[in-house]
Amino acid sequence: MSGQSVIPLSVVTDSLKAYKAGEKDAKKFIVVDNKVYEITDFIADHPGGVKVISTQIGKDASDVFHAMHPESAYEMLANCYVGDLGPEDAAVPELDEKAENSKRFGAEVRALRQQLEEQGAFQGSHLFYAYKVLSTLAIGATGLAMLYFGGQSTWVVLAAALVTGVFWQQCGWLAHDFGHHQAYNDHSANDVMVAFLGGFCQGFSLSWWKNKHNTHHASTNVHGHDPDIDTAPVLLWDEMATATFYGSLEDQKDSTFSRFIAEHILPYQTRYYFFVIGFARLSWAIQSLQYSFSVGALNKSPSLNLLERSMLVCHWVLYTSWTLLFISSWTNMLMFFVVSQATTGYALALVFAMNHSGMPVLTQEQAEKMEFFEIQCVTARDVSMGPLGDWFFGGLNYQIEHHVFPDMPRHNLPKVKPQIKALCKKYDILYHDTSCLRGTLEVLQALDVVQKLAGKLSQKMF
Ligand code: HEM
Repeated sequence: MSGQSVIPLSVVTDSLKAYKAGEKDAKKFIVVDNKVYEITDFIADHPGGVKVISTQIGKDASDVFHAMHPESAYEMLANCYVGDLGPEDAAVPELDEKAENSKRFGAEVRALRQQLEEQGAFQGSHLFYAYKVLSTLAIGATGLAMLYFGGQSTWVVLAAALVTGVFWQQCGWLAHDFGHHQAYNDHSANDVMVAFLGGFCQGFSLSWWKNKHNTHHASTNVHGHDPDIDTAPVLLWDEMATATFYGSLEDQKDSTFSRFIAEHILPYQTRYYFFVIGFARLSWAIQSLQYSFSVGALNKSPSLNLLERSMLVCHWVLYTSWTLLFISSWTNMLMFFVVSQATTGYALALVFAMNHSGMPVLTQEQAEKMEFFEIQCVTARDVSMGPLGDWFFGGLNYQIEHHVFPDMPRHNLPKVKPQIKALCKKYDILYHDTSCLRGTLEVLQALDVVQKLAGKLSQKMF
Protein backbone atom coordinates (compact mmCIF):
# COMPACT_ATOMS: atom_id res chain seq x y z
CA MET A 1 0.00 0.00 0.00
CA SER A 2 1.29 3.53 -0.72
CA GLY A 3 2.68 5.71 2.07
CA GLN A 4 -0.10 8.21 1.41
CA SER A 5 -2.98 5.99 2.71
CA VAL A 6 -4.79 7.42 5.68
CA ILE A 7 -6.14 4.90 8.17
CA PRO A 8 -8.76 6.10 10.65
CA LEU A 9 -7.84 5.44 14.30
CA SER A 10 -11.15 3.59 14.65
CA VAL A 11 -9.77 0.81 12.41
CA VAL A 12 -7.00 0.26 14.97
CA THR A 13 -9.19 0.52 18.08
CA ASP A 14 -11.84 -1.73 16.53
CA SER A 15 -9.18 -4.41 16.18
CA LEU A 16 -8.69 -4.23 19.96
CA LYS A 17 -12.44 -4.61 20.52
CA ALA A 18 -12.55 -7.60 18.15
CA TYR A 19 -9.50 -9.14 19.85
CA LYS A 20 -11.06 -8.70 23.31
CA ALA A 21 -14.30 -10.22 22.00
CA GLY A 22 -12.31 -13.25 20.90
CA GLU A 23 -12.89 -12.78 17.16
CA LYS A 24 -9.93 -14.83 16.01
CA ASP A 25 -10.15 -13.98 12.31
CA ALA A 26 -10.39 -10.20 12.75
CA LYS A 27 -7.49 -8.10 11.43
CA LYS A 28 -5.02 -6.85 14.00
CA PHE A 29 -3.26 -3.47 13.94
CA ILE A 30 -0.78 -1.49 16.01
CA VAL A 31 0.40 2.12 15.78
CA VAL A 32 4.06 3.12 15.94
CA ASP A 33 4.89 6.83 15.62
CA ASN A 34 1.48 7.64 14.08
CA LYS A 35 1.90 4.98 11.40
CA VAL A 36 -0.46 2.01 11.25
CA TYR A 37 0.88 -1.54 10.88
CA GLU A 38 -1.15 -4.66 10.23
CA ILE A 39 0.26 -7.54 12.26
CA THR A 40 -2.44 -10.20 11.71
CA ASP A 41 -0.18 -12.76 10.06
CA PHE A 42 3.06 -11.54 11.63
CA ILE A 43 1.99 -12.24 15.23
CA ALA A 44 2.61 -16.00 15.01
CA ASP A 45 6.13 -15.39 13.64
CA HIS A 46 7.09 -12.53 15.94
CA PRO A 47 10.68 -13.24 17.06
CA GLY A 48 9.91 -11.88 20.54
CA GLY A 49 6.96 -14.28 21.00
CA VAL A 50 3.21 -14.18 20.49
CA LYS A 51 2.33 -13.21 24.03
CA VAL A 52 4.20 -9.92 24.22
CA ILE A 53 3.15 -8.53 20.82
CA SER A 54 -0.47 -9.46 21.59
CA THR A 55 -0.49 -7.06 24.56
CA GLN A 56 -0.29 -4.19 22.06
CA ILE A 57 -3.02 -5.15 19.55
CA GLY A 58 -5.16 -2.12 18.74
CA LYS A 59 -2.88 0.23 20.65
CA ASP A 60 -0.16 2.82 20.20
CA ALA A 61 2.91 0.62 20.77
CA SER A 62 5.51 3.33 19.99
CA ASP A 63 7.28 3.52 23.35
CA VAL A 64 7.36 -0.19 24.05
CA PHE A 65 8.45 -0.89 20.46
CA HIS A 66 11.36 1.57 20.67
CA ALA A 67 12.43 0.16 24.04
CA MET A 68 12.63 -3.47 22.90
CA HIS A 69 13.92 -3.62 19.35
CA PRO A 70 17.20 -3.39 17.50
CA GLU A 71 17.53 -1.54 14.15
CA SER A 72 16.81 -4.75 12.22
CA ALA A 73 13.25 -4.86 13.59
CA TYR A 74 12.44 -1.51 11.96
CA GLU A 75 13.03 -3.00 8.50
CA MET A 76 10.64 -5.82 9.40
CA LEU A 77 8.16 -3.31 10.77
CA ALA A 78 8.11 -1.51 7.43
CA ASN A 79 6.77 -4.69 5.80
CA CYS A 80 3.64 -4.45 7.94
CA TYR A 81 2.98 -0.75 7.15
CA VAL A 82 -0.51 -0.03 5.83
CA GLY A 83 -0.84 3.75 6.16
CA ASP A 84 -0.65 6.83 8.38
CA LEU A 85 -3.11 7.97 10.99
CA GLY A 86 -5.03 11.05 9.86
CA PRO A 87 -3.75 14.35 11.34
CA GLU A 88 -6.85 14.64 13.56
CA ASP A 89 -6.35 11.11 14.93
CA ALA A 90 -2.62 11.58 15.41
CA ALA A 91 -3.29 14.73 17.48
CA VAL A 92 -5.86 12.94 19.72
CA PRO A 93 -7.75 16.18 20.53
CA GLU A 94 -10.35 15.13 23.11
CA LEU A 95 -8.39 14.11 26.16
CA ASP A 96 -9.46 14.69 29.74
CA GLU A 97 -7.07 16.57 32.03
CA LYS A 98 -5.48 13.41 33.45
CA ALA A 99 -4.89 11.83 30.06
CA GLU A 100 -3.53 15.13 28.72
CA ASN A 101 -1.09 15.29 31.66
CA SER A 102 -0.03 11.69 30.98
CA LYS A 103 0.51 12.55 27.31
CA ARG A 104 2.71 15.55 28.13
CA PHE A 105 4.69 13.45 30.63
CA GLY A 106 5.20 10.76 27.98
CA ALA A 107 6.44 13.35 25.49
CA GLU A 108 9.01 14.67 27.98
CA VAL A 109 10.26 11.17 28.81
CA ARG A 110 10.59 10.47 25.08
CA ALA A 111 12.63 13.67 24.68
CA LEU A 112 14.78 12.66 27.67
CA ARG A 113 15.39 9.24 26.09
CA GLN A 114 16.54 10.91 22.89
CA GLN A 115 18.87 13.20 24.80
CA LEU A 116 20.29 10.28 26.81
CA GLU A 117 20.78 8.22 23.66
CA GLU A 118 22.82 11.07 22.18
CA GLN A 119 24.90 11.19 25.36
CA GLY A 120 25.63 7.46 25.07
CA ALA A 121 23.73 6.50 28.23
CA PHE A 122 22.38 3.35 26.51
CA GLN A 123 25.86 2.05 25.67
CA GLY A 124 26.88 -0.66 28.12
CA SER A 125 30.34 -0.42 29.66
CA HIS A 126 32.21 -3.59 28.63
CA LEU A 127 34.57 -3.09 31.54
CA PHE A 128 31.67 -3.02 34.01
CA TYR A 129 30.08 -6.15 32.58
CA ALA A 130 33.42 -8.00 32.38
CA TYR A 131 33.97 -7.20 36.05
CA LYS A 132 30.43 -8.30 36.94
CA VAL A 133 30.70 -11.58 35.02
CA LEU A 134 34.14 -12.46 36.44
CA SER A 135 33.28 -11.51 40.02
CA THR A 136 30.04 -13.52 39.80
CA LEU A 137 31.84 -16.56 38.38
CA ALA A 138 34.33 -16.22 41.24
CA ILE A 139 31.45 -16.65 43.72
CA GLY A 140 30.42 -19.86 41.91
CA ALA A 141 34.02 -21.12 41.88
CA THR A 142 34.27 -20.44 45.62
CA GLY A 143 31.17 -22.56 46.29
CA LEU A 144 32.57 -25.36 44.15
CA ALA A 145 36.00 -25.21 45.81
CA MET A 146 34.36 -25.41 49.25
CA LEU A 147 32.56 -28.58 48.18
CA TYR A 148 35.68 -30.06 46.62
CA PHE A 149 37.94 -29.46 49.63
CA GLY A 150 35.40 -29.66 52.46
CA GLY A 151 32.64 -32.00 51.23
CA GLN A 152 33.03 -34.13 54.37
CA SER A 153 32.16 -31.32 56.79
CA THR A 154 28.48 -30.47 57.33
CA TRP A 155 29.35 -26.82 58.09
CA VAL A 156 31.41 -26.41 54.92
CA VAL A 157 28.64 -28.02 52.84
CA LEU A 158 26.11 -25.65 54.43
CA ALA A 159 28.32 -22.65 53.66
CA ALA A 160 28.86 -23.91 50.10
CA ALA A 161 25.08 -24.18 49.63
CA LEU A 162 24.60 -20.57 50.73
CA VAL A 163 27.39 -19.38 48.42
CA THR A 164 25.94 -21.38 45.50
CA GLY A 165 22.51 -19.88 46.17
CA VAL A 166 23.94 -16.35 46.06
CA PHE A 167 25.89 -17.25 42.90
CA TRP A 168 22.68 -18.30 41.12
CA GLN A 169 20.92 -15.15 42.28
CA GLN A 170 23.73 -12.95 40.92
CA CYS A 171 23.74 -14.93 37.65
CA GLY A 172 20.02 -14.20 37.46
CA TRP A 173 20.55 -10.43 37.69
CA LEU A 174 23.30 -10.54 35.09
CA ALA A 175 21.23 -12.70 32.73
CA HIS A 176 18.45 -10.15 33.21
CA ASP A 177 20.78 -7.31 32.09
CA PHE A 178 21.96 -9.24 29.04
CA GLY A 179 18.37 -10.30 28.31
CA HIS A 180 17.43 -6.64 28.03
CA HIS A 181 20.41 -6.13 25.69
CA GLN A 182 22.03 -3.69 28.08
CA ALA A 183 25.63 -4.77 27.46
CA TYR A 184 26.07 -5.16 23.70
CA ASN A 185 24.38 -3.58 20.67
CA ASP A 186 24.47 -6.99 18.99
CA HIS A 187 21.40 -8.81 20.32
CA SER A 188 22.72 -12.29 19.61
CA ALA A 189 25.86 -11.63 21.72
CA ASN A 190 23.57 -10.73 24.64
CA ASP A 191 21.49 -13.85 24.03
CA VAL A 192 24.57 -16.09 24.17
CA MET A 193 25.46 -14.52 27.52
CA VAL A 194 21.90 -15.18 28.79
CA ALA A 195 22.13 -18.79 27.63
CA PHE A 196 25.45 -19.16 29.49
CA LEU A 197 24.67 -17.26 32.71
CA GLY A 198 20.94 -17.94 32.86
CA GLY A 199 20.88 -21.43 31.32
CA PHE A 200 24.19 -23.12 32.07
CA CYS A 201 25.06 -21.41 35.37
CA GLN A 202 21.60 -20.76 36.82
CA GLY A 203 19.30 -23.33 35.16
CA PHE A 204 16.74 -20.88 33.71
CA SER A 205 15.67 -20.94 30.06
CA LEU A 206 16.31 -17.81 27.99
CA SER A 207 13.07 -18.15 26.00
CA TRP A 208 10.93 -18.94 29.03
CA TRP A 209 12.35 -15.92 30.78
CA LYS A 210 11.98 -13.56 27.81
CA ASN A 211 8.41 -14.62 27.09
CA LYS A 212 7.38 -14.03 30.68
CA HIS A 213 9.52 -11.06 31.55
CA ASN A 214 9.02 -9.00 28.40
CA THR A 215 5.25 -9.48 28.70
CA HIS A 216 5.58 -8.20 32.26
CA HIS A 217 7.39 -5.10 30.94
CA ALA A 218 4.80 -4.50 28.22
CA SER A 219 1.85 -4.64 30.65
CA THR A 220 3.25 -4.04 34.12
CA ASN A 221 0.74 -4.66 36.93
CA VAL A 222 -2.12 -4.72 34.42
CA HIS A 223 -4.71 -7.16 35.72
CA GLY A 224 -5.13 -10.20 33.49
CA HIS A 225 -2.08 -9.35 31.37
CA ASP A 226 1.01 -9.22 33.59
CA PRO A 227 2.16 -12.82 34.23
CA ASP A 228 4.16 -11.73 37.29
CA ILE A 229 1.05 -10.85 39.32
CA ASP A 230 -0.79 -13.97 38.22
CA THR A 231 0.45 -16.30 40.96
CA ALA A 232 -2.88 -17.88 41.99
CA PRO A 233 -3.53 -20.24 43.67
CA VAL A 234 -0.21 -20.00 45.53
CA LEU A 235 -0.37 -16.29 46.41
CA LEU A 236 -2.75 -13.46 45.55
CA TRP A 237 -1.39 -9.93 45.30
CA ASP A 238 -4.40 -7.67 44.80
CA GLU A 239 -8.15 -7.44 45.19
CA MET A 240 -8.89 -7.88 41.47
CA ALA A 241 -6.91 -11.12 41.27
CA THR A 242 -8.64 -12.32 44.43
CA ALA A 243 -12.12 -11.57 43.09
CA THR A 244 -11.23 -13.26 39.78
CA PHE A 245 -9.87 -16.37 41.48
CA TYR A 246 -12.80 -16.82 43.87
CA GLY A 247 -15.25 -15.92 41.08
CA SER A 248 -13.77 -18.60 38.84
CA LEU A 249 -14.50 -21.26 41.45
CA GLU A 250 -18.25 -20.77 41.10
CA ASP A 251 -18.03 -22.15 37.56
CA GLN A 252 -15.75 -25.05 38.52
CA LYS A 253 -17.86 -27.02 40.97
CA ASP A 254 -15.67 -30.07 40.49
CA SER A 255 -12.35 -28.32 41.21
CA THR A 256 -11.87 -29.80 44.67
CA PHE A 257 -8.20 -28.82 44.92
CA SER A 258 -8.74 -25.12 44.06
CA ARG A 259 -11.72 -24.95 46.40
CA PHE A 260 -9.64 -26.47 49.20
CA ILE A 261 -6.91 -23.86 48.63
CA ALA A 262 -9.48 -21.07 48.50
CA GLU A 263 -11.09 -22.14 51.76
CA HIS A 264 -8.17 -23.34 53.86
CA ILE A 265 -4.93 -21.89 52.47
CA LEU A 266 -5.24 -18.46 50.83
CA PRO A 267 -6.95 -16.80 53.81
CA TYR A 268 -3.62 -17.38 55.64
CA GLN A 269 -1.20 -16.35 52.91
CA THR A 270 0.74 -13.75 54.95
CA ARG A 271 1.68 -16.52 57.38
CA TYR A 272 3.07 -18.89 54.78
CA TYR A 273 4.54 -16.27 52.39
CA PHE A 274 8.07 -16.60 53.79
CA PHE A 275 7.86 -20.38 53.60
CA VAL A 276 6.56 -20.59 50.07
CA ILE A 277 9.05 -18.21 48.45
CA GLY A 278 11.82 -20.62 49.43
CA PHE A 279 10.52 -22.84 46.60
CA ALA A 280 10.54 -20.05 43.99
CA ARG A 281 13.86 -20.97 42.38
CA LEU A 282 12.95 -24.65 42.06
CA SER A 283 9.55 -23.81 40.60
CA TRP A 284 11.09 -21.42 38.01
CA ALA A 285 13.78 -23.97 37.11
CA ILE A 286 11.12 -26.64 36.51
CA GLN A 287 9.00 -24.21 34.45
CA SER A 288 12.14 -23.40 32.42
CA LEU A 289 12.68 -27.06 31.57
CA GLN A 290 9.02 -27.57 30.69
CA TYR A 291 8.99 -24.45 28.49
CA SER A 292 12.26 -25.13 26.74
CA PHE A 293 11.45 -28.77 25.95
CA SER A 294 7.81 -28.19 24.94
CA VAL A 295 7.47 -24.68 23.45
CA GLY A 296 11.14 -24.12 22.59
CA ALA A 297 12.99 -21.03 21.41
CA LEU A 298 10.86 -17.91 20.99
CA ASN A 299 11.98 -17.23 17.45
CA LYS A 300 11.70 -20.93 16.54
CA SER A 301 15.40 -21.02 15.71
CA PRO A 302 16.61 -24.67 15.86
CA SER A 303 20.14 -23.59 16.81
CA LEU A 304 18.92 -21.41 19.69
CA ASN A 305 16.68 -24.25 20.78
CA LEU A 306 19.62 -26.64 20.82
CA LEU A 307 21.81 -24.13 22.68
CA GLU A 308 19.16 -23.49 25.33
CA ARG A 309 18.35 -27.13 25.90
CA SER A 310 21.97 -28.25 26.09
CA MET A 311 22.76 -25.44 28.56
CA LEU A 312 19.91 -26.57 30.82
CA VAL A 313 20.88 -30.23 30.61
CA CYS A 314 24.55 -29.39 31.38
CA HIS A 315 23.44 -27.32 34.37
CA TRP A 316 21.53 -30.18 35.97
CA VAL A 317 24.08 -32.86 35.05
CA LEU A 318 26.96 -30.89 36.59
CA TYR A 319 24.98 -29.82 39.68
CA THR A 320 23.94 -33.42 40.34
CA SER A 321 27.37 -34.93 39.64
CA TRP A 322 29.23 -32.42 41.80
CA THR A 323 26.74 -33.03 44.62
CA LEU A 324 27.25 -36.80 44.34
CA LEU A 325 31.01 -36.66 43.83
CA PHE A 326 32.07 -34.08 46.41
CA ILE A 327 29.63 -34.53 49.30
CA SER A 328 30.27 -37.55 51.44
CA SER A 329 26.90 -38.31 53.07
CA TRP A 330 23.31 -38.54 51.78
CA THR A 331 22.00 -36.21 54.49
CA ASN A 332 24.55 -33.53 53.55
CA MET A 333 23.67 -33.99 49.88
CA LEU A 334 20.02 -33.42 50.69
CA MET A 335 20.89 -30.40 52.82
CA PHE A 336 23.04 -28.97 50.00
CA PHE A 337 20.14 -29.35 47.56
CA VAL A 338 17.53 -27.80 49.85
CA VAL A 339 19.67 -24.91 51.13
CA SER A 340 21.12 -23.92 47.74
CA GLN A 341 17.68 -23.96 46.08
CA ALA A 342 15.99 -22.13 48.94
CA THR A 343 18.73 -19.47 49.22
CA THR A 344 18.21 -18.47 45.60
CA GLY A 345 14.44 -18.70 46.05
CA TYR A 346 14.55 -16.16 48.90
CA ALA A 347 17.22 -13.97 47.33
CA LEU A 348 15.30 -13.64 44.06
CA ALA A 349 11.72 -13.56 45.34
CA LEU A 350 12.31 -10.99 48.08
CA VAL A 351 13.70 -8.60 45.48
CA PHE A 352 10.94 -9.34 42.95
CA ALA A 353 8.24 -8.75 45.56
CA MET A 354 9.77 -5.39 46.39
CA ASN A 355 9.74 -4.32 42.74
CA HIS A 356 5.97 -4.16 42.19
CA SER A 357 3.97 -5.92 44.91
CA GLY A 358 1.73 -3.57 46.85
CA MET A 359 2.00 -0.94 44.10
CA PRO A 360 -1.15 -0.01 42.12
CA VAL A 361 -2.63 -2.73 39.93
CA LEU A 362 -4.45 -1.35 36.89
CA THR A 363 -7.44 -2.56 34.97
CA GLN A 364 -7.00 -2.89 31.22
CA GLU A 365 -9.28 0.14 30.79
CA GLN A 366 -7.20 2.28 33.18
CA ALA A 367 -3.99 1.24 31.41
CA GLU A 368 -5.42 2.16 28.02
CA LYS A 369 -5.87 5.76 29.18
CA MET A 370 -2.30 6.08 30.45
CA GLU A 371 0.95 6.62 28.63
CA PHE A 372 3.32 3.64 28.69
CA PHE A 373 5.85 5.67 30.73
CA GLU A 374 3.30 6.70 33.35
CA ILE A 375 2.29 3.06 33.85
CA GLN A 376 5.94 2.15 34.35
CA CYS A 377 6.44 4.83 37.02
CA VAL A 378 3.30 4.32 39.08
CA THR A 379 3.51 0.52 39.23
CA ALA A 380 7.17 0.21 40.33
CA ARG A 381 8.94 0.81 43.64
CA ASP A 382 12.48 2.16 44.02
CA VAL A 383 14.43 1.08 47.09
CA SER A 384 17.24 3.35 48.25
CA MET A 385 20.26 1.47 49.55
CA GLY A 386 24.03 1.59 49.70
CA PRO A 387 26.46 -0.25 47.38
CA LEU A 388 25.91 -3.61 49.14
CA GLY A 389 22.15 -3.31 48.66
CA ASP A 390 22.65 -2.30 45.01
CA TRP A 391 24.79 -5.42 44.54
CA PHE A 392 22.27 -7.72 46.26
CA PHE A 393 19.35 -6.26 44.28
CA GLY A 394 21.33 -6.42 41.01
CA GLY A 395 20.39 -2.79 40.36
CA LEU A 396 16.68 -3.70 40.36
CA ASN A 397 16.17 -1.37 43.30
CA TYR A 398 16.19 1.33 40.57
CA GLN A 399 13.04 -0.40 39.33
CA ILE A 400 11.25 2.74 38.11
CA GLU A 401 14.22 3.80 35.99
CA HIS A 402 14.67 0.23 34.73
CA HIS A 403 11.03 0.06 33.64
CA VAL A 404 11.14 3.43 31.92
CA PHE A 405 14.35 2.49 30.09
CA PRO A 406 14.62 -1.35 30.14
CA ASP A 407 17.58 -1.36 27.74
CA MET A 408 19.63 1.11 29.79
CA PRO A 409 22.71 -0.55 31.35
CA ARG A 410 22.42 -1.09 35.08
CA HIS A 411 25.40 1.16 35.82
CA ASN A 412 23.60 4.21 34.38
CA LEU A 413 20.30 3.83 36.23
CA PRO A 414 21.42 5.81 39.35
CA LYS A 415 22.48 8.66 37.05
CA VAL A 416 19.03 9.07 35.45
CA LYS A 417 17.13 8.62 38.72
CA PRO A 418 17.06 12.36 39.58
CA GLN A 419 15.78 13.21 36.10
CA ILE A 420 12.91 10.71 36.19
CA LYS A 421 12.06 11.74 39.73
CA ALA A 422 11.96 15.42 38.74
CA LEU A 423 9.71 14.70 35.75
CA CYS A 424 7.30 12.71 37.93
CA LYS A 425 7.21 15.60 40.39
CA LYS A 426 6.57 18.11 37.61
CA TYR A 427 3.59 16.12 36.30
CA ASP A 428 2.36 14.99 39.72
CA ILE A 429 2.90 11.35 38.87
CA LEU A 430 3.50 8.82 41.63
CA TYR A 431 7.21 8.11 42.17
CA HIS A 432 7.61 5.77 45.11
CA ASP A 433 11.09 5.62 46.56
CA THR A 434 11.45 3.95 49.94
CA SER A 435 13.73 1.99 52.28
CA CYS A 436 14.19 -1.78 52.23
CA LEU A 437 12.38 -2.21 55.56
CA ARG A 438 9.46 0.04 54.58
CA GLY A 439 9.18 -1.72 51.19
CA THR A 440 9.05 -5.13 52.88
CA LEU A 441 6.32 -3.92 55.25
CA GLU A 442 4.34 -2.61 52.27
CA VAL A 443 4.58 -6.02 50.59
CA LEU A 444 3.35 -7.75 53.76
CA GLN A 445 0.56 -5.19 54.09
CA ALA A 446 -0.57 -5.90 50.51
CA LEU A 447 -0.61 -9.62 51.25
CA ASP A 448 -2.56 -8.99 54.43
CA VAL A 449 -5.26 -6.87 52.73
CA VAL A 450 -5.79 -9.64 50.19
CA GLN A 451 -5.69 -12.32 52.88
CA LYS A 452 -8.58 -10.60 54.68
CA LEU A 453 -10.58 -10.34 51.46
CA ALA A 454 -9.86 -14.01 50.73
CA GLY A 455 -11.14 -14.86 54.23
CA LYS A 456 -14.39 -12.94 53.63
CA LEU A 457 -14.96 -14.47 50.20
CA SER A 458 -14.21 -17.91 51.52
CA GLN A 459 -16.73 -17.48 54.38
CA LYS A 460 -19.37 -16.37 51.88
CA MET A 461 -18.72 -19.26 49.52
CA PHE A 462 -18.12 -22.26 51.73
C1 HEM B 1 5.23 -5.34 13.33
C2 HEM B 1 5.64 -5.18 14.53
C3 HEM B 1 6.87 -5.82 15.08
C4 HEM B 1 8.00 -6.26 14.46
C5 HEM B 1 8.33 -6.20 13.01
C6 HEM B 1 8.85 -6.83 15.47
C7 HEM B 1 10.08 -7.40 15.24
C8 HEM B 1 10.88 -7.98 16.17
C9 HEM B 1 12.17 -8.55 15.92
C10 HEM B 1 12.88 -8.59 14.60
C11 HEM B 1 12.64 -9.02 17.09
C12 HEM B 1 13.98 -9.73 17.34
C13 HEM B 1 14.90 -8.71 17.86
C14 HEM B 1 16.27 -9.22 18.20
O1 HEM B 1 17.03 -9.50 17.28
O2 HEM B 1 16.58 -9.28 19.37
C15 HEM B 1 11.64 -8.75 18.07
C16 HEM B 1 11.78 -9.06 19.40
C17 HEM B 1 10.91 -8.60 20.35
N1 HEM B 1 9.78 -7.85 20.17
FE1 HEM B 1 8.99 -7.31 18.42
N2 HEM B 1 8.26 -6.71 16.68
C18 HEM B 1 7.04 -6.09 16.48
C19 HEM B 1 6.14 -5.72 17.44
C20 HEM B 1 6.36 -5.80 18.76
C21 HEM B 1 5.49 -5.26 19.76
C22 HEM B 1 4.21 -4.46 19.50
C23 HEM B 1 6.03 -5.56 20.93
C24 HEM B 1 5.43 -5.15 22.21
C25 HEM B 1 5.72 -5.28 23.33
C26 HEM B 1 7.25 -6.33 20.70
C27 HEM B 1 8.11 -6.83 21.66
C28 HEM B 1 9.24 -7.56 21.39
C29 HEM B 1 10.07 -8.16 22.39
C30 HEM B 1 9.85 -8.07 23.86
C31 HEM B 1 11.08 -8.80 21.74
C32 HEM B 1 12.20 -9.63 22.37
C33 HEM B 1 13.42 -8.80 22.42
C34 HEM B 1 14.52 -9.62 22.98
O3 HEM B 1 15.12 -10.42 22.29
O4 HEM B 1 14.77 -9.43 24.13
N3 HEM B 1 7.42 -6.45 19.35
N4 HEM B 1 10.58 -8.13 17.49
